[in-house]
Amino acid sequence: MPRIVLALNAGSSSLKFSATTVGEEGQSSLLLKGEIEDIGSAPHFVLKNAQGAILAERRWTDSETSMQPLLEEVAVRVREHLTGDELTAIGHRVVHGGPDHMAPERVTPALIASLEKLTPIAPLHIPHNLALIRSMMKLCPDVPQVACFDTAFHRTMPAVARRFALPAVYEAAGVRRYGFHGLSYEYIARKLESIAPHLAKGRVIVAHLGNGASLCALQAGRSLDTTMGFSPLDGLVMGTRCGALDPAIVLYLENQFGLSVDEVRHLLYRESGLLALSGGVANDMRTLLASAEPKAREAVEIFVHVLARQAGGLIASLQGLDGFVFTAGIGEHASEIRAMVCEKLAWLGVKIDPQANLRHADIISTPDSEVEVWVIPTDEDAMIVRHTLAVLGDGRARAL
Ligand SMILES: Nc1ncnc2c1ncn2[C@@H]1O[C@H](COP(=O)(O)OP(=O)(O)O)[C@@H](O)[C@H]1O
Ligand SMILES: CC(=O)OP(=O)(O)O
Ligand SMILES: [Mg+2]
Repeated sequence: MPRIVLALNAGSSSLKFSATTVGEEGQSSLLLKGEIEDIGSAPHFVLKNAQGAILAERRWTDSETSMQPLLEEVAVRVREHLTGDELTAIGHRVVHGGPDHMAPERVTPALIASLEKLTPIAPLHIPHNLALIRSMMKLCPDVPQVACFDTAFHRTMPAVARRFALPAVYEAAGVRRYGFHGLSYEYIARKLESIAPHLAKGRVIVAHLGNGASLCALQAGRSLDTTMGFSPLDGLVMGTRCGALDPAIVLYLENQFGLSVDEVRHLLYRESGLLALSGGVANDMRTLLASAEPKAREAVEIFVHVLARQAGGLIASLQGLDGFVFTAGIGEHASEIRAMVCEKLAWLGVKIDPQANLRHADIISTPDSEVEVWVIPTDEDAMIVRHTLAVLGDGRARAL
């Protein structure tokens, strides 16, 4: 019997989902995909078939933005359009597994309780993840659910990359670098094996540039180092997150500005990043690139500067660089950002073909570039389906 797996990817401001059927031989095909954008402001739901035709759409007014009705809409519409077939499993991207969950796991009440404790370090994600898991338990109580952690892929990082320079007691309590966007990096690492086997064996930086953004140093397909740390707040400048910050600033904000812990958290996760740098123009890169406002341009330049500086650190970790991969919303679509980043990496011998870059070609570097530069669309859902079937003991996961 074919298996139908619903993959749910709760990001910081959106919920993306897809339903995939997996046949006896492991052959998979997409049935449905969709998204709810702008959760928390003016949610917009859209459901499409595999060809991209819209099957259902709905907008909510600001007053109706709690998660429950949004999720019910997803569950009802997905079931309606599966035309007689039943869901056999639900897989979630769960942003943080903490020290105790370093591999995908079946959802149980104990797992939910353990994830709840991680809310303060991933406040933009964990509440969405838990709301989704609980709603799906109510709406589809007989369908098993699997949590696929964004942090799991980085379990191969060596201790030197993992450890913060803090007393050992905190390390023992789980205060260490975890790294995120792991399902995306895992997908890219696997994809490189088929499309660029020479790079799959080499030293590659993958730039996952979406609303949240990070870089991962891959050595022979494994995570060696990454820019996000204990939480998805660290590293690059993001939509509303500050990225790497001198920790003394946090103390200063509390002491000199009298901000409480909750106020500092709100400031750093929701009011910083591109939104703050652009003077409130937008947290969204597309809007910033289209804006004539000087502060919007400044925000873009700082985003690129910080990215190039942190890429330098990862190049040192890797002891050189063979390939650079752009992925996620900004990485896949913003040719201007790719050109700016590559210009900053010209010292390495990176050269790109402007025309190939403009048309978002797979390889955008020139044949004489010292580093191959690729644009590879990510597919976190494919990894969610694979892990979900594997956790449920379904052998066809191996073929995915
Ligand atoms: N054509 C485009 N040009 C520039 N930026 C784009 C384009 N398309 C999407 N983006 C940017 O991608 C980001 C969202 O990326 P995405 O990977 O979908 O995020 P997430 O999964 O974290 O919600 C936004 O900043 C958006 O503006
Ligand atoms: C980890 C993270 O930042 O995720 P997202 O890009 O979905 O916000
Ligand atoms: Mg994302």
